[in-house]
Amino acid sequence: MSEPLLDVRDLERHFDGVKAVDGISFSVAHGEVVSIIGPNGSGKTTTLNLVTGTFRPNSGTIALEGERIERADSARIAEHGIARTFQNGRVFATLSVADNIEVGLHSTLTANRPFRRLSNVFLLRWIPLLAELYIAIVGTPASRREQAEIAAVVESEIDRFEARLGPRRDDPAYSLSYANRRRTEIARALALAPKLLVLDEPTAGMNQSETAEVLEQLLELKAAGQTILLVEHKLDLVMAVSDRVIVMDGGRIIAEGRPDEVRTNAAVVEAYLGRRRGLGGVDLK
Ligand SMILES: Nc1ncnc2c1ncn2[C@@H]1O[C@H](COP(=O)(O)OP(=O)(O)OP(=O)(O)O)[C@@H](O)[C@H]1O
Repeated sequence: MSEPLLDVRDLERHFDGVKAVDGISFSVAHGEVVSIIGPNGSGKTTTLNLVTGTFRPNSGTIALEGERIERADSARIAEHGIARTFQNGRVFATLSVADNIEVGLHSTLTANRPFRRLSNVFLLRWIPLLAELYIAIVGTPASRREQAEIAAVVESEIDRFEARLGPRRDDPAYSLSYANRRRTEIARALALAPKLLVLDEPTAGMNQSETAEVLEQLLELKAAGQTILLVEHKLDLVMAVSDRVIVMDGGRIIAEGRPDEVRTNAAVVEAYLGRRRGLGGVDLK
């Protein structure tokens, strides 16, 4: 069997005695769409935060294409090829749509940010700062080329959401509808051409037609071979887009399988319906 893109083993994270993630293991294959579902507080977002380096695990391992990343910070993990969106949507309110998308790409700059590794060395931080200032004012052929490439990526991401983001490309994010802010955030993540796209409730706060639009976009990404790890409460969407569904409860994985297998799993029905919590009345059947 070929190596999975993402491999998580025995992952644990506690918060003041609360076992948010309690020894979970799972993997995501190249090109697979895997969703994590579960009642509120079951550890889904914490799992995403561990995979993307927002939190460090207490124990366990996370490997991306065989390389261990559980101790890496989020910037380094993004460089490794994992891009994410956040549960409550995070955009820079005063930046335009285009600039919000571009911001994510700055981590990939090389010609515009020479010596950037020195930024981490306290006494030598001034070297990359001066170099970047010089390039910003004077420019070099390589930096101009890189800037043009970045502009092209930004435009292609705006094109992806053409009808929605096209007319708003220069508007500040604070003036956007909630759904457009979420789209901007997804575009920013996709601009990085990530190996793994991590989406935390991309349709939260969206109405039915906006949710259907997101589903269409996810299906398009899936058809294009994008690997996705998704946390989502809307089960219709989860069932329609996922190759595999992981069900968490109390920090543990209680079921895992194809959507049709999970739907009828007794432990899952109990977690969602038996205790009458979690999914706002969404019926599993
Ligand atoms: N930073 C934190 N500090 C303290 N406790 C936390 C923190 N993050 C998560 N927890 C706790 O860990 C548990 C799991 O939370 P998590 O947000 O991962 O659940 P979830 O399944 O994503 O829930 P929801 O569906 O409501 O988003 C909860 O009890 C939560 O209160």
